Amino acid sequence: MAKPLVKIAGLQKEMGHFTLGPVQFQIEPGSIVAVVGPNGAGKSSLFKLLLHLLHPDQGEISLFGLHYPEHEVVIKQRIGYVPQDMSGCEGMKVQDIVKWTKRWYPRWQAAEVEHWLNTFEIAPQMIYKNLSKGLQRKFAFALALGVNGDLLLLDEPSAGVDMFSLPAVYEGLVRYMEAGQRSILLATHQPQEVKQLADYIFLMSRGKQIGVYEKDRLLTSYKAVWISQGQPLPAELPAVHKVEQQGGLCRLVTSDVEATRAFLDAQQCPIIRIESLELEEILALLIEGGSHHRDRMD
Ligand SMILES: Nc1ncnc2c1ncn2[C@@H]1O[C@H](COP(=O)(O)OP(=O)(O)OP(=O)(O)O)[C@@H](O)[C@H]1O
Repeated sequence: MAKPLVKIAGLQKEMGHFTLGPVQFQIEPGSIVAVVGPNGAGKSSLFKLLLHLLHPDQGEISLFGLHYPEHEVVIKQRIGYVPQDMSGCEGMKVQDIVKWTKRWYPRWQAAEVEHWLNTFEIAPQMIYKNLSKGLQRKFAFALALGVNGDLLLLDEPSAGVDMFSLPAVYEGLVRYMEAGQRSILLATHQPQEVKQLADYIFLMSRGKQIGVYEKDRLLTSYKAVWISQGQPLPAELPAVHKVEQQGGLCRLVTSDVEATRAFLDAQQCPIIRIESLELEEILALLIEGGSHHRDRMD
């Protein structure tokens, strides 16, 4: 089995009234992990811990088998990062930020950055603070790909990016992964992004890790099962997390469609239809239910 690119064990950080963790997970090479959770869940803080911009109170972080602080430079040389904001370079020209950034990264790919600046129509002589919010995001994305590293940490990379440019951004990420043995950790509020890109979902809420889930497994095991409303139902329905009455029918939301189907068959309760669920509904259920649901990978 390949060594994990990222390994986090027992990670905790207190920040005023907010406590992050404990967090425990690992990322194998070749996977895209979406970090998902409500506002204030701790996604950006987790990224800052991974970049040693925040320091943990407890626990361990290893990246590429290396540790902070002793390997800080070599670790960071292998990470492309899109932060929520690039403070500190407001008055600088795009071309000067590129020149300044590339000095830190031995595997820098100038052609890649040029490609993205052209694609996004970002002129090298523009002043950073005069770029629109969306263009600032696109510029950060171009720089992160220029690093040509083994890990991309993308903190809401598409926030403010227009819908016409998103296919190019996603294509860029897919191309990045084609080199193999690389991974992406992507904090996002966009369900479409999770659906299209993620292999795994790291779900968190209020600083707590809810779980790590294989996206496709969530989508195949969580279903809505419709039965007739007149049917008497037992108090405990296996794997069913929500029961709703709608227009003479009963909608059962299950995390294990096969178990629910077998149970209803045994009760001689006919199933009218089975429907897929939107990922948003599944993730909301997992957040409401805390950590007791099945299908966790952590
Ligand atoms: N330096 C800090 N000192 C104290 N509290 C902080 C600090 N940075 C962040 N926090 C708090 O930590 C919590 C998590 O914030 P964080 O930005 O990590 O969440 P997030 O999941 O990225 O949110 P969003 O989806 O809104 O971007 C928030 O309650 C925030 O106020």
